[in-house]
Amino acid sequence: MALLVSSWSNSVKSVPKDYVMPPERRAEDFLTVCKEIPVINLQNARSEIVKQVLKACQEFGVFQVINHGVSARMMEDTMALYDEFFNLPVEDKLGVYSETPRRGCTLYTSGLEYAKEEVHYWKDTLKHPCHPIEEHSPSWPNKPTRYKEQVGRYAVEVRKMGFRILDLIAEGLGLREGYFNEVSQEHTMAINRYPPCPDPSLAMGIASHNDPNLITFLQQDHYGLQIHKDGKWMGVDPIPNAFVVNLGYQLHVISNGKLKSVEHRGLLNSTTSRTSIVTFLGPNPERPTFIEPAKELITSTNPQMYKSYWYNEFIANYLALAYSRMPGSRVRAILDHYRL
Ligand SMILES: O=C(O)CCC(=O)C(=O)O
Ligand SMILES: [Fe+2]
Repeated sequence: MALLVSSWSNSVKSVPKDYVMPPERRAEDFLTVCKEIPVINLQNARSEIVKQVLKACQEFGVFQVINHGVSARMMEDTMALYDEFFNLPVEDKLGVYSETPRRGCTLYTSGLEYAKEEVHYWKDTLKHPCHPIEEHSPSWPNKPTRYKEQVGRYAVEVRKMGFRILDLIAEGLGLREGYFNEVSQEHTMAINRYPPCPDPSLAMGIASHNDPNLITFLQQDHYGLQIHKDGKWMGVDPIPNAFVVNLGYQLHVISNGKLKSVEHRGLLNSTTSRTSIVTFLGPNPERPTFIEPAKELITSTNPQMYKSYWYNEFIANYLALAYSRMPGSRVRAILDHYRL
């Protein structure tokens, strides 16, 4: 527990040595919030949003949604709940704490394997499976006492929004409704807490990566998320009550490279704790799921770009590469493995 950044960060005046990133992994450009990242109003006419979603997925691999059906109240209450959770006394969080993430509910710090890391990330994460709720909620935190009820309702609403967005993507690609159902059964939440850092230019919140799953929905309270596009890092505007939608590797492969998966990272600031509530939808890694480019998208002018594979094998390869690469090269590294 002593390892949690949130348990000691307010008592340090400088960044401890084992949190100082090598220069090439530090952030240089903090301030550029990119207004071009599309913001899509899901209350607009369906034909219009299908087009906007498709274009955003092709050009950016990321977009924000507003008027998405998850109420502002629900989003604010859930964010407030997580603020309370991370401020709880240490003994109230012991039950879910683990030195490395495990399946089920875990509160851990930094990256995937603290003990093996040369430098650590300035972040604590609470992570747990969500679906089916009755099966998983017994393992969720008991405090704050409203946790299970509040997060249970949040998970249902975000999942509903997620399936709606996946159907918009399917329609844009010319695939049938429900096309992504089977590859989006696994529903996990990760809540990242980045305490204020005495020198954000030296440390990092989360290393640059692409999400390995199908699609991700992120709620954030403050600036810190950046995406990598055309050789540049661009900041994602923290629009109140919007969700950031970003595409994982599986959407890239299933769309036969038509849609982009986006590389992203999380920066720190020196004044406020930042929290991101992240919902991942993807194939269940514990059940054999076969992934392949959609047959409907393969033509003589658009030949199959990737081999088919088992998802759990992909995840094993992804984890082997995780954190071992420099920004920009990881996307190619894992996809090269499957390219035809
Ligand atoms: O906190 C953020 O903004 C990014 C989090 C993220 O990319 C992740 O949890 O996969
Ligand atoms: Fe991510």
